[in-house]
Amino acid sequence: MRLPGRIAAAIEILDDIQARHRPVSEALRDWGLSHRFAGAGDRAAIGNLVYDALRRKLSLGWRMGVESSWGLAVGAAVLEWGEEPAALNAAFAEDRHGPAAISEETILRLGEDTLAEAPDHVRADVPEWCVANLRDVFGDSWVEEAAALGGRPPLDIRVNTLKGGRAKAVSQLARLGVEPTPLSPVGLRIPPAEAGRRHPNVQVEEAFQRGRIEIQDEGSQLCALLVGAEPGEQVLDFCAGAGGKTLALAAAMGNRGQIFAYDSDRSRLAPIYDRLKRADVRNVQVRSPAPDALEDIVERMDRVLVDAPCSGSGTWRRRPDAKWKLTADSLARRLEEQDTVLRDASRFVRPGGLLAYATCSLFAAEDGERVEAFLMAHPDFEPASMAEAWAKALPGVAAPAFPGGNLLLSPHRSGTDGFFLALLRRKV
Ligand SMILES: C[S@@+](CC[C@H](N)C(=O)[O-])C[C@H]1O[C@@H](n2cnc3c(N)ncnc32)[C@H](O)[C@@H]1O
Repeated sequence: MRLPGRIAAAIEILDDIQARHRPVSEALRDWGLSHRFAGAGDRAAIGNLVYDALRRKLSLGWRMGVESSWGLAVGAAVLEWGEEPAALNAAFAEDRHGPAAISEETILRLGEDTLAEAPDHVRADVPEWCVANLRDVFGDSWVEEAAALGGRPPLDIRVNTLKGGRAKAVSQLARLGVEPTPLSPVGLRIPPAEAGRRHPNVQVEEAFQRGRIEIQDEGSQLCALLVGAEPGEQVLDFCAGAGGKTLALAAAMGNRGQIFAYDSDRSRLAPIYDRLKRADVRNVQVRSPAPDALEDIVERMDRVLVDAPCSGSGTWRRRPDAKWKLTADSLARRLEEQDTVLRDASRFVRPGGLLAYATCSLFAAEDGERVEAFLMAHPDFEPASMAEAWAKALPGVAAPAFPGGNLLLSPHRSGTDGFFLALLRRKV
């Protein structure tokens, strides 16, 4: 397929997503199944157009002056990929699968800086109702922060130090263009792919198959390191999910001590077994959900990590459809769940032990406000120093500012996904 056909396919898929409220990955997969002639390069380019269009849905629509799927896909080709409108029109005219031409009026509009006149939420590419949530956290820089959530993400990798160091992994993966991440001492990064290119499929690499590396955003790696788990300690990962942070904790503990990996959702926990095996992790007990699943460890844990269910607003670069699906009602439900998990998980912390609360959201309501509400209701807990935790876990790495004493990472600030982490100590 040539570019006009790829853009036409992206328009069809964006229409499908819009009409049937479908997840992007499902719409792309179904399109692939019904267009088997399309090769890997076609699928990569079409997928990128669809994701780029969704990441910057409002600003592309504004700059094109048309909010239709045509406007978004053609807008992504021109404004994100750098295609010339006149050259695109010539290619569209020669291709019977090509989309409708770009009008003279739109071409003139594209030559002007119309975005400067757009409302803030359009420049930021976020739903209007989310504005207060972002402004509360970032003040005057909220538009820049939100706009950075509309960029393409890098592919980040965590080196499993149970199976070797970062230098070895760099040499094994050199042909993929990996570079060390700036903050995490165990991170590697493949920069964002350009235009129609995709990241390499890291999961087919021998290093991945043999458990020497995991795919994990640098922000997530930092959160796991800042929990500060040490060899020999007793640690509960209360919202373990598929085990991304469990694996990182196990590596930080050198496979010594004990991690309990729990999640209230059995199906989310399911992949953890294979991942533990592949990574050669031997200090994790998986506890499936059951009424008394954790009763034997009440008040016994040195550290409890609550990687809470959240809106995922910090990961909008990777899941742009989630940005447009989020509603005020679903956010309100998340806040209730966050209060519940924090309260329930806190029972397991021993006196003097640490409770770490993490989200991949940038909304104050899900982050600092939940911590404040918890501290109000639990006077036996107090904030623990993030600056000290950083200095210990990441010696030699310049510490960022810690707003309200907590860690706040974002694509704009740290080049990572958005993450929040608060550390609380149970008083003795
Ligand atoms: C952000 S995800 C965890 C991701 C995981 N820690 C990782 O690093 O891959 C949040 C998890 O919290 C779990 N969860 C939600 N409510 C819970 C509850 N009341 N108790 C325990 N886990 C809960 C969800 O099933 C989900 O897997």
